Amino acid sequence: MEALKKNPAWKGRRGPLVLVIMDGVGYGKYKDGDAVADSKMYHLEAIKAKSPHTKLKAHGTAVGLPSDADMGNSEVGHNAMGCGRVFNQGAALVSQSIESGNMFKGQAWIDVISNVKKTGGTLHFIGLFSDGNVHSHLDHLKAMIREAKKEGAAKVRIHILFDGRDVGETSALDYLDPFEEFLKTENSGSFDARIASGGGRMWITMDRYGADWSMVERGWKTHVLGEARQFGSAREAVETYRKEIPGIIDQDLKEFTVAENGKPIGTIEDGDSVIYFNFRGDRALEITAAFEEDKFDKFDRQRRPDVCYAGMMEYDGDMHVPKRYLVSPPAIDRTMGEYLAATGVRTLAISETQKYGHVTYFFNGNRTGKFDEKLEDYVEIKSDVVPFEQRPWMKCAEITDTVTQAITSGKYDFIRLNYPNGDMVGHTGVYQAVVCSMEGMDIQLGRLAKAVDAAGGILVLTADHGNSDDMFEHKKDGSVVYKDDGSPKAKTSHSLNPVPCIIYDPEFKGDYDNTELNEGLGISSIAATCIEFLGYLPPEDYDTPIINLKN
Ligand SMILES: O=C(O)[C@H](O)COP(=O)(O)O
Ligand SMILES: [Mn+2]
Ligand SMILES: [Mn+2]
Repeated sequence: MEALKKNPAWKGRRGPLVLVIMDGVGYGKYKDGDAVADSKMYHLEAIKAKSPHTKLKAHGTAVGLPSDADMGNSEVGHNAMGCGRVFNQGAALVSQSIESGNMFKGQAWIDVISNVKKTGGTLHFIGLFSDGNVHSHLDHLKAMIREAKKEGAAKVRIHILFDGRDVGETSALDYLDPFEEFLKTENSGSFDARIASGGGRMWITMDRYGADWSMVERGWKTHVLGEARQFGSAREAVETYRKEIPGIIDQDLKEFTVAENGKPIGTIEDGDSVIYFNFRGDRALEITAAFEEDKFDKFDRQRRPDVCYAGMMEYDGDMHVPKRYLVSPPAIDRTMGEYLAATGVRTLAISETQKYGHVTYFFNGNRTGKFDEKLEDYVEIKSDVVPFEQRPWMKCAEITDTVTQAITSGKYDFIRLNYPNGDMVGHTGVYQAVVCSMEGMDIQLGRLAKAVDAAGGILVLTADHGNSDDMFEHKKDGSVVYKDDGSPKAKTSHSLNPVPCIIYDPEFKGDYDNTELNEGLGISSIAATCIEFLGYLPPEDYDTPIINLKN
């Protein structure tokens, strides 16, 4: 990797460049439910009033998703910001691989199918049960079930993780009923496919970044060992839990197995095959480790079946996890982090556990490691393990403590951080908590601006996608959806809205046009913009910077 060339047009600044990713903070489309606009963000407003600012696209094709109906998400957003270009992402790549038939010609698929045909074992699917297209899509699951049947697999068991986070908060049955119908039409004398176990995605299996391994342990017990409360069907489980725990939303539904005569119908046994059908890696790596690792100390697996395991994609490009995968991930290369390390730029990346991998792993194109141990520091502040509506301020103050010290220390040229509040609290759907999270974060933005003033640096405020800017469900005509009790129906998923890009440069030297920024760009333009603010020429194929340097 070549070093970046110095940019003669840049006049330099005394202090570091600080890139702030306000996760899930966009510009709302509707007044009702825009918790960002509804919050008192005095510091953000004051910074904005003094600074050039624009809106950036953060959804759909602007971040490599199949269509502009797809909301943005953290993976594609951080990939785009960190890599400076837009790559076709997992959602699109898996669909293409299914359509072209390449998935079913690949060695991983051949392995899982031939394994169960040889052993007479069961083919299991585990994954997120929705069409959210953030971690998975039900169409992919259905295509694989059809193909497995065609190729002679006899028994299929499906382990479903209810969503309610990338789709409507209580939409589980909208997916479950049609899927059971689909299974009915596929099932025959020689083909037996059934839902065997499951639970809410924020309760079992889909933990990320080691935040709460007990979730994965519960998932393992449920899917593999069959140790969970027994029901006659998944629908019965959903209805029972909803009755027993009023107000529960899908992502939190408790674990269940489907059982007959007191026996779970789909435990995972020696000789079986398992496909984890999520294409996104952060919430796939832990359950994959439980299946794949010989030495494993995160919880007691009790029994580790000898299975042929495949992930939908390669989840970690450094560590090559999982060993077997159905579709190759986007070939993200020459990331900004790699260039900066080759150029000698001293970097700090920091967030709390829930978003730590976003500013490291996702930002670096889905690679866990550093590019240069000497030049880069990665800091994780431990997240609380509580429902975030109970602690909406999360760790934004602690992150800021470290960042303000880092700004003052003179140790870094580039600091990037992620404040998770707008996203993690946004996903809870609790409006008051979201407002609190925004106001808590705003206090920290004020502290950052002060530190940047003193150090003579530059602060760039942006986001990876919207979420807290769109907290109510709306009908097609724009009116709010209300529940039976008269309160607005909460929207827990991300939004399609654009995100801010605010450039706070207190020691502006006239080296770029600060009256007019380039308009109509997407968040992939953040990379070239940061490279220019660090005094270098961006690689030619990076997307256009947001500023125009004067020559
Ligand atoms: O994994 C999650 O929490 C959601 O599916 C998406 O949120 P993120 O893309 O902001 O992480
Ligand atoms: Mn995000
Ligand atoms: Mn999110």
